[in-house]
Amino acid sequence: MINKKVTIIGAGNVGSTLAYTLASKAICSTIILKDIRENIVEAMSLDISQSANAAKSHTIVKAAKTSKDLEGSDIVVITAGVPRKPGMSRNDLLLTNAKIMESVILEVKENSPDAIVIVVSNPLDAMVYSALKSSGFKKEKVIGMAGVLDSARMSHFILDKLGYGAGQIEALVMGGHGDDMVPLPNHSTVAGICIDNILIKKDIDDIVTKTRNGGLQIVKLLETGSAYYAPAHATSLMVESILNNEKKIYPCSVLLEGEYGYENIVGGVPVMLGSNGIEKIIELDLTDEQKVLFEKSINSVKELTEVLENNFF
Ligand SMILES: NC(=O)c1ccc[n+]([C@@H]2O[C@H](COP(=O)([O-])OP(=O)(O)OC[C@H]3O[C@@H](n4cnc5c(N)ncnc54)[C@H](O)[C@@H]3O)[C@@H](O)[C@H]2O)c1
Ligand SMILES: O=C(O)C[C@H](O)C(=O)O
Repeated sequence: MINKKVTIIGAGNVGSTLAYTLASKAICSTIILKDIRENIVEAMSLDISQSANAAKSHTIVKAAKTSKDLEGSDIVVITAGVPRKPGMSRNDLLLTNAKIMESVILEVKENSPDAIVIVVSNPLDAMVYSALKSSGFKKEKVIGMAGVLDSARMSHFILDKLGYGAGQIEALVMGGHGDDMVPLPNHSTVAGICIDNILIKKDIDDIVTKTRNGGLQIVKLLETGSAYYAPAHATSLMVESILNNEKKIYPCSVLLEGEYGYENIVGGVPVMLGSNGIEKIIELDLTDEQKVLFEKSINSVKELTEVLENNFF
């Protein structure tokens, strides 16, 4: 995309992989990478720019020298924050990452107040809430990435179970990006065929459990941090839909104001992403059982946002 600028704050595993993905596919004209680790961000920017040149992509990649370099960003992706390690839950990152989020989002507000913000840092839904409250930005402009990742994981586990259907699987996960996220088998298909028709209940239950534990599985194996290839790719799809005004539907973490019966709470639901950010929130008919699971997941997010209210706002 010509004349489109994406700034990524936090040039760690997810941020740098996202920059590499966007630059390789020439999704925008400029990428600014910002991090408190100055040498690392300089090295990442050089390496990714050189990779873009190898790919004959027109995307220019630069390290931010000052906050002024954020000016004029169409999208700011926030990947700054600490990842969890084995033995930790995402929620254990709450206060550490909320402090980082507060300083970063105020920097965005001061230097690029018209940008659409995509939040990636964990615990995701609480960080979206924190970004919204600290910035005062409109809810349409602050969007959390998790549902696209969780749905991709569910697709992976469906494929793993079936052994066929690669590239034809669509899965859907809603709710908070926590241990009680809500995978929706009745909205998950292979070539349009609902998985209820081709898998037995025991196998579907297993897919649901593995999807919920998908992040943890990788944390345990990596030992040093968390997943980044799938998170970065998932984020790049959201960036693409916004910059190209594609109006694609993706499950994203957004502030609910009446939708699904919830007020002033953040949760993952299907939304339409276009040049205005969140252009529509889609309200699915959930089964009674799914409504209960969604409520449980939303209540877990609420516990975290109450802690934030008591400590920050
Ligand atoms: N939403 C999701 O689905 C999802 C998926 C993967 C990771 N995450 C989360 O994303 C975050 C980043 O993960 P990662 O694997 O890239 O971690 P990482 O440690 O590799 O990178 C984080 C980067 O943030 C930087 N940073 C810290 N404070 C900063 C600040 N004030 N300004 C600028 N940069 C700052 C660090 O220097 C580091 O380079 C974590 O919180 C992780 O839990 C979320
Ligand atoms: O699991 C994590 O801590 C990182 C991320 O939320 C993920 O799901 O991969």
